[in-house]
Formats: sequence, C-alpha cells, structure tokens
Amino acid sequence: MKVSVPATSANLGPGFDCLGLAISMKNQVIIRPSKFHSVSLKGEGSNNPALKDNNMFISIFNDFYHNLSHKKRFFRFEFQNEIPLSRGLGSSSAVIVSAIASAYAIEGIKLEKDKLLNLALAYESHPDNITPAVMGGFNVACVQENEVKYIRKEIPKSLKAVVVVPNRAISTQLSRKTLPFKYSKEDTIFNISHSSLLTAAFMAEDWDMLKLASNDQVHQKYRMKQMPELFDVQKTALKEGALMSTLSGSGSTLFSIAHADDSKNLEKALKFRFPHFRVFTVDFDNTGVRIEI
Ligand SMILES: Nc1ncnc2c1ncn2[C@@H]1O[C@H](COP(=O)(O)OP(=O)(O)O)[C@@H](O)[C@H]1O
Ligand SMILES: N[C@@H](CCOP(=O)(O)O)C(=O)O
Repeated sequence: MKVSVPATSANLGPGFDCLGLAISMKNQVIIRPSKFHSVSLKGEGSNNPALKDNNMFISIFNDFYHNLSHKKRFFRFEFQNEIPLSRGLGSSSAVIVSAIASAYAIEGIKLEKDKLLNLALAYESHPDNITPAVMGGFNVACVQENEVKYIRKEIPKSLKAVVVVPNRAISTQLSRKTLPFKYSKEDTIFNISHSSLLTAAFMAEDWDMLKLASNDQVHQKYRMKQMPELFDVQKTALKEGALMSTLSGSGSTLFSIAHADDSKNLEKALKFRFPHFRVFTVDFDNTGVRIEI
C-alpha cells in the first residue's frame, strides 16, 4: 500500500490560516505487513535519528489503526520524503493526512476526502495546509463547528512555483506565539481586503493581480524579521519576474509564483544571489493525497 501527500504553501501573504495551495513536492510511504516493526527513512529527515523512534506518522497511524482494526500487527514503513521539515512547506500536515489515510487504506476501509480532512483538523487547527494537502490545488478554507468548509480551484500548468528553502528550521507552533495578540482596525481591514482580492485573482486566473493582492500586515513582517535575508529574497524574486512572492506558511521558505516561461530565469537569479539556500522550481499539485492499494 502506497500513500503520497503533496507539500503545501499556506497563507500566501494575507490569507493567514485560510489560503493555501499544493505543490508537486511530496512525501510518500509504502507500508507492508511484517513479522516485526521496522522503519526505513530516505530523503528529507533521513539524517534525523529522532524520526526513526519518535515518529509523528507512526504515532498517528497506530492510533487510527488500533481503533479501526482492534488488532495488534507489525508493519514495515518505507518513507521517501521530499518535503523539508519545519520550513513552512506543510510537512506536519502531510504527515497527519498521510498517517490517517494509510490507517484506513491498510485496513481496506474507504475514506472520503472530506472525512479525511475533518479527521486531520483534530491535529492541526488551521485548515490552510491540510486542505490543499488532501484536495490539491488552491484552496480557501475556514472552520465551522469543527468542520472545514472550503472551495478549491485548480492551478494551470502554465504557472510554476519557485521555492527558496533556507537551512533554518522554524517551528510553526513557536512561530505563531511570536505574533501580536491584537491588530489595528487598519491592519485587519488591509488583510481582509487583500486576501479577498487574492482569492478572487486565483478564481478568475487574474495573475497580474497576485503581486498587489499578496501583501500582508498580519504575520510576514514579524516572522521575516527573525531572518532579515528573506526580505532580500522576496525583493529579488519580484524584480526577477515573480508574479507574487510570500513567506511560505510560518517560514523559513520563501514561496514565489511565476509564469513557466519566466521561472527558469527566476530560479537562476535566486540561485546566483542566494547560493547558500536551496532553490526548487516545481509544478502545482491539483490532486492532493493519493492512495494506491
Ligand atoms: N516526514 C516526517 N516524518 C515524521 N514527522 C515529521 C515529518 N515531517 C514533519 N514531521 C513532524 O512535523 C514537525 C514540523 O512541523 P512544523 O513545525 O509545523 O513544520 P512545517 O512548517 O513543515 O509544517 C517536525 O518537527 C516533526 O515532528
Ligand atoms: N497559517 C499557518 C500556516 C503554517 O504553515 P506551515 O507550513 O509553516 O506549517 C501559520 O502561518 O502559522
């Protein structure tokens, strides 16, 4: 049984906790029944011994598997991870979604995507990563009575994501604690209007509107101050042809969107200017979680 889940970029500037999209960078796990418990880790996190023993995927998987099957069985878990951990690309959401989907799949129980999404919500209160991780595409989401309400839109292949991944991890949970408790009326109205305009721009495929609509007053400036070089990355990306450039989730990744024809030059310019960071150009993912029995 194989499950794969895409990386996600949340907030997209002003859409704090409500806007997010999926990109073609994924974590994949193959799970096989085994005589004893074993874990193989390749790719991102493979040099982190803690992930072998204290693994969030296995803990969530076991919780669901035991509740579903009432059986004690051993499995071999083969992880192939492409999503950098704690870099604002939704690694925790990918793990949560993948673990729940895997437990149902290995037990042969069909799980509708909407139910999977609401089960994942119990582990991550903001829906802007888990929703695109499950559904793919661009999503606008909110939570109403413990259920995620969302509308999604596919993103055309004519656009690419260019992500700049620093070597510094930022814990989402800790990063959220650094944000202000209160916001001015001006900042509140600024973000409501800009996230509304950004949503409309994605729905209408008005890509020239992304740059203006993706401005934010609620979280980016506080977070990017922790790593000021990110302001240079953002400025360079916008100068070199990005349609928009925002902090990905809680960071440290800087996420940009460009027309496919412009993405090669953008990637080249970012790699030249910031050789100490990893730079990837990827398609968008319009499918979300994939399960192969
Ligand atoms: N591939 C993985 N396998 C197991 N746990 C993971 C994996 N990726 C992320 N995690 C868990 O999620 C945590 C990172 O979550 P978070 O700080 O929200 O980062 P991100 O911004 O990538 O979502 C890690 O410390 C680890 O506990
Ligand atoms: N809205 C959240 C998004 C966190 O995304 P992640 O990829 O950093 O987990 C926030 O900004 O805290």
